[in-house]
Amino acid sequence: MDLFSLNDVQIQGIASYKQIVIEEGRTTFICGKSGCGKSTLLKLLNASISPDRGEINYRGKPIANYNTVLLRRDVILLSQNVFLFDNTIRNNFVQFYGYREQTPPTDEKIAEFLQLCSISLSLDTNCQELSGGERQRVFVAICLSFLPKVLMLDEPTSALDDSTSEALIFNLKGYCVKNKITLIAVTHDKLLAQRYADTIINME
Ligand SMILES: Nc1ncnc2c1ncn2[C@@H]1O[C@H](COP(=O)(O)OP(=O)(O)OP(=O)(O)O)[C@@H](O)[C@H]1O
Repeated sequence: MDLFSLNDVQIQGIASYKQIVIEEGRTTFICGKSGCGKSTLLKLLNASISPDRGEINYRGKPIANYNTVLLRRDVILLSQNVFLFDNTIRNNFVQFYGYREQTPPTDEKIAEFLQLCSISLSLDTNCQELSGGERQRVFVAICLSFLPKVLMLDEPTSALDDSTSEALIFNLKGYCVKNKITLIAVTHDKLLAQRYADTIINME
């Protein structure tokens, strides 16, 4: 089933997309040179921005018809600059769950999500002390724990060395397949895309 479809979409002076289809339950990687509109495409898919022209459908209905707060719970976008509170890893989980009025996972569960994202730090570590790549992966762990329908990652491996990149994408893909999460990732790493994508959208 088509999860997203775009037809003749244009954002004045920024980017245009003739026809793009993203299928449900698959891993789609978006590649293309700098400035071609990859990050903008992700923002369109969770309605962070709206097009000036054209049609974007989510599950066969215009995305503009969805309640954006609910849509963004289904379709999580992780941009390159993630936001974490100046607090411990555990308390970041607690705060994000608090916003959703949900009970946070147990320490054991949090540790599992961190492990999945190649983070082997104590839950008491303050997020201010983390590197850029670690912060991004802690945020991925929080987002994954919410079990979204769609997880969109903007250059998830740009701050990581090759083996950590490989481990992260391997684990993420496995988790998403198992939990029927549609994974969409923007990357400049063509090898990683070839290895893990079910579909590659090349915007060159
Ligand atoms: N808010 C904005 N206002 C004006 N122009 C913008 C805005 N956001 C992005 N652009 C421009 O739109 C184009 C597409 O940007 P986008 O960030 O989607 O590209 P990208 O393919 O993700 O690039 P990169 O690979 O460098 O991250 C670029 O030319 C960028 O300079």
